[in-house]
Amino acid sequence: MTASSSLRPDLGDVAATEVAAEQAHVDRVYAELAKADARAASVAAEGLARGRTDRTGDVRDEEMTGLFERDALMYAAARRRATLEKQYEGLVFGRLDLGEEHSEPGEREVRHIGRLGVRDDDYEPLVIDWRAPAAAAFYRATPVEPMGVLRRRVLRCSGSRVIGVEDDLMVPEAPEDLVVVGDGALMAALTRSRGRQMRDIVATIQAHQDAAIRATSRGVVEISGGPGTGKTVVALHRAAYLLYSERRRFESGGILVVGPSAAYTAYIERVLPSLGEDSVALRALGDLVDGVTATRMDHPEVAAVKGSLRIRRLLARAAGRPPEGAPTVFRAFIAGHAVRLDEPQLAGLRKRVLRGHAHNLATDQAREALAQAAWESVRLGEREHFLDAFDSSRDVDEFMAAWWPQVDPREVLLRLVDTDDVSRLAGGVLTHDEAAAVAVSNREALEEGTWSVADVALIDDLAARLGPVQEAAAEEVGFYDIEELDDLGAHGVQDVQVGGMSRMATRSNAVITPVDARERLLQGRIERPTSYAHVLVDEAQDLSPMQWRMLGRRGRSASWTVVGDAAQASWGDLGEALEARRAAYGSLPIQSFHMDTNYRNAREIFDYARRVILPVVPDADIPNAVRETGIDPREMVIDGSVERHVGMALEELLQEVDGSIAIIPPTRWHDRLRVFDGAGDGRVQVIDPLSTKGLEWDATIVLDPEGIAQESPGGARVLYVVLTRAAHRMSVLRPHNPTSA
Ligand SMILES: Nc1ncnc2c1ncn2[C@@H]1O[C@H](COP(=O)(O)OP(=O)(O)OP(=O)(O)O)[C@@H](O)[C@H]1O
Repeated sequence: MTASSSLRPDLGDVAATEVAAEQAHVDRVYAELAKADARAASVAAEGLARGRTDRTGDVRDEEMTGLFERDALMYAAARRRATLEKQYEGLVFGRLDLGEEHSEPGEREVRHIGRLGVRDDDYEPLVIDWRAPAAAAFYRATPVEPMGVLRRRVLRCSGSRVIGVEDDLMVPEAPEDLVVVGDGALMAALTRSRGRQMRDIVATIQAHQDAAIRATSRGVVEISGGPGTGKTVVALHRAAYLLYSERRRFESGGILVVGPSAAYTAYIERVLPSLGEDSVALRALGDLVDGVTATRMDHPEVAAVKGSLRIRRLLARAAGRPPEGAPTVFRAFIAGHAVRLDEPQLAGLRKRVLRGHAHNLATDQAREALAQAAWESVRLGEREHFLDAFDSSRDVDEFMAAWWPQVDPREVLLRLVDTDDVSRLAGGVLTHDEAAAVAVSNREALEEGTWSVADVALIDDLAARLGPVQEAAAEEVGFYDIEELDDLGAHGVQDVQVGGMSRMATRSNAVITPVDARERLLQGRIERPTSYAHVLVDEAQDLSPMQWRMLGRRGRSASWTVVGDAAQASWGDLGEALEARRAAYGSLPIQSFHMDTNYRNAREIFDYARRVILPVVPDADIPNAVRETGIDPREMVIDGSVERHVGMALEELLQEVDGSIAIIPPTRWHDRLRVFDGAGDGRVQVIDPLSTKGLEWDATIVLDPEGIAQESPGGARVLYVVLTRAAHRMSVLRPHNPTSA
């Protein structure tokens, strides 16, 4: 129940009095934090030692420890407050007035709720952390189930200044002395303009959202719902909640938040710090493997091949074959005997060793297997003597360096540049066209020097098969610093042409030239996957099976929060992805939450989007948009210069909204419209359709919707994503003749 200002003619004064009262409390909170700041600084300066030895002074050892602990907490709070104050909205944002059953007769308990907990000198709470159980009623109380709450108040603050209050009454009649002001905090929050980054919703979390935020920290929590239903923001608040409720477990074990793109991570990166938490790893899917950064998107058909589990057969075989340039015959003179092992024998040895070991961890086993085979081929003289000689043979050392070098998973992938080779290795699990797609894509990577986002999961799979590159051995076979070799020929290095690229080969091992593109691809070191205590995945509907496997390696002992909406998927085979997702969870129990209110789009905008998706995905999860503007999206057929029409539409929107605006054209027009990027003092962004996932703006210009649907295999689903990004205004421009525009 929301109080309406029209009920109270004297509201101006009443509101002012209420604001002043809240300001007095907020001032106390800030004063307490300032005191804590100073106290903690002086305790730190004096040190604990004084507290232990000073028996004549005013502080006893145990008191000092207690004081120190308390002040350490307060100091941390004060430091967080300083950051919060600088960058974010108020530290104190809520108040609960509870009925008499919560306190002494004739008194009423008041609880202030904030981004962190603050106590006064007597340890009485001045502000309760929003995540504490005592704050739960702030989010859960409803007029139907008031949980003892009479009035819930949201304080609107600018830094430490209270600028307004919004009250909701939880009981039919307010007690005489309990005034009720404002128009409701939620609508105020939804109506305001959006910046370039997502904001926290800590003051206006709704009861059904709170249930997902505070759900058990064990097992899997899946959150589904249509566009704009707060899935992302709820999941981020959940991460902050988990850190609060089990700080030791989640801070030391780590929380990983994974989103679709770098644009997405940039968009959400302020939410957790604004809640006082900055110990969470935010990663885009292209950044999940340490040592590799990928932002390039493959053509969706290629991404589908790379994302499907079928590709694992290819990767298994690629990882198991001899490294590039490995010798095919072993010849050496050992203990007076000429030893020779031919190709099939070596292949047999390799196969045997790899059956039980990862390549990079099996150098010793490979050497042992070679020694055994060498002895078997000779069987003359004393075995021990032969094996000793084998061990100290330089020929053997040289052979091993070439036959069993440490292998970087990226190099294995980059060898897959020839369609026939890929096809043969894949052994029938890929069609000829699919094999060609993989080969072409790798050739492109070598030309451009960039990995695609889908490649990252393949590198991770190969890294898991090969095992981590061992440092010392890696150095031995590392890349030459070409500058230091003035005579390459003298070192047995020669220039060869492979697949149109300049590369270097040594006698024993192919060594890569410092051709920029290839070097860039191999820069950095692939690290072992970090393991996390919690993995939070947003836009989960878009993860390929291979990407789920990649996440699974990072969440083997994790609990999960997984967020998505199938109707927004750009991935074709959801069945296989779902299986891979379940495999990543292991045997953990799953708890599901469904969000059904769209808080982002004005109803008029969402209605437009709904009309696009329902014919294509009749069972799309359609939420209820709660806010109306009375203004329909503007639709125009345009003729002539696209730039001019986009410019005109932009002019209008710049007048109409205060915040951010996106221009979303089909990818092929992106470059032509780049001139608008950063216009309107940085308010305008030109962005391609797939990169809009998870983001939102005050207004959008959607150019050529049919073109957007046609260019992606997700088709109408991707267009649906694009059409649900605007909060307040949307202009849709349709070129009269798209091909000639
Ligand atoms: N309780 C709330 N109070 C204020 N704003 C809210 C609330 N819940 C959601 N919002 C706002 O609604 C918008 C949409 O939220 P969010 O991006 O999390 O939705 P989503 O379900 O992840 O959307 P999509 O699937 O379309 O990416 C954001 O601006 C968010 O801050």
